[in-house]
Amino acid sequence: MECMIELRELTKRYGDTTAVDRLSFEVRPGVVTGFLGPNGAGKSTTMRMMLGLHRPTSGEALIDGRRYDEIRRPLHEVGAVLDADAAHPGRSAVTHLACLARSNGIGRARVHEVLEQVGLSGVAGRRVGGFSLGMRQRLGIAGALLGDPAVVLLDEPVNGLDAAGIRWIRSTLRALAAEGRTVLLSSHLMSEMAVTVDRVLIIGRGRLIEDTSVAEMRDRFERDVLVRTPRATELTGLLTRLGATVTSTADGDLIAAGVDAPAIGDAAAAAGIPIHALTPRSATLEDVYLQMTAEAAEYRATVTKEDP
Ligand SMILES: Nc1ncnc2c1ncn2[C@@H]1O[C@H](COP(=O)(O)OP(=O)(O)OP(=O)(O)O)[C@@H](O)[C@H]1O
Repeated sequence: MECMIELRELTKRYGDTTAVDRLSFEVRPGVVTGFLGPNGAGKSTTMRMMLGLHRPTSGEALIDGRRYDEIRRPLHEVGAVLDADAAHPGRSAVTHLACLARSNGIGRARVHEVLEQVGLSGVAGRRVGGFSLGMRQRLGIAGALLGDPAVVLLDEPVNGLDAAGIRWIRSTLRALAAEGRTVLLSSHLMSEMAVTVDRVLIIGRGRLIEDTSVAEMRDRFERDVLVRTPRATELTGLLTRLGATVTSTADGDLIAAGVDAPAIGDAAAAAGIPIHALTPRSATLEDVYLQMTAEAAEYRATVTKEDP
C-alpha cells in the first residue's frame, strides 16, 4: 500500500512565467503533508502535473516511481480532489459516484461504502446542486476514495469550510494517513494547516522554501522567553554574560532572547535568584510563514503593480 510521491526538478513555464521552478521534494506515506504557498506560488500547477493534467516543461513527478500516465489503474493508486464542484449539480450523490465507479471498473457496493465513510449516506439520493460546500467537499473525497488509493491529493480542501467542516477534514485525513496512505493537501493558509498537517512543504514563486515538520517549525522560530523575578537587575547581568539580549517590559518583566528557558532557569538556580515565571514565547506559525513567503508575496505585488 505504501506509496511515495517524488518530484525531481519539476518545472513548468507558461511563456515568460515560471509557475514551477525546479521543484524537488518527497511526500512520504503515513503522515499528512501540507503544500503551502501564497496565491500564485504554483501549488495547483504542481498538483496538476502530479496528476498528468499538465505536462512539465522539464523534470518529473513520480508516484511510486512512475509518472501518472504510466499508472495502469490510476483511481486505485491516486485519489484527487482538485475542485469541490466537479460533480454535475443535477445528479444525486449516489449517481455521481456510481458513474465514476462504473467507468473505473469499481463495483456499486464500494459507492455505498465511501458514502458511509464520508457521512453522506443519509443524503445519497439528493441532488448535488442543493449540497453545501462542506457536503460537496465530502462528496469529492468520497470520489477520491472510491478506488481505495494509496495516495490522496487535495487542492485547497479547507478553503471556505466552517469549523466543523475543517475538523471533519482534519480527522478524515489523519485517519487516511494512519492507514499508511500518502496524503498531500494544498492551502495558502498556515493557520488552517497548522492544526491539520504533520509536515509542511512551503513554496514561493514556484520554488521550495521549506520542507519541515510543523513541530520543527514551531521550535525553530521560538522567539524569546519572558522572565519574572524579584531580582531583575541581577538576572539581567547574569543573562547578558551568557550571551542573551535582555530587555524589560513596563511591568518589570524581562524578555530574554538568545538563550532558552532551561538555560535561564539553570543559571538563575545556580546563582540563587528566585524565578516567579518563565515563559517561552514563540512566534505564531502564521508569523513565521508570512515571513518566509514575504519575498514571494512582494514579488507578486510588484508584478501586479506593473501590470497595465
Ligand atoms: N494556464 C496558465 N497560463 C499562464 N499562466 C498560468 C497558467 N496557470 C497558472 N499560471 C501562472 O502560474 C503561477 C502559478 O499558478 P498556480 O495556480 O499554480 O498557483 P497556486 O499556488 O495554486 O495559487 P492559488 O493559491 O491562487 O490557487 C501564477 O503566476 C499563475 O498566474
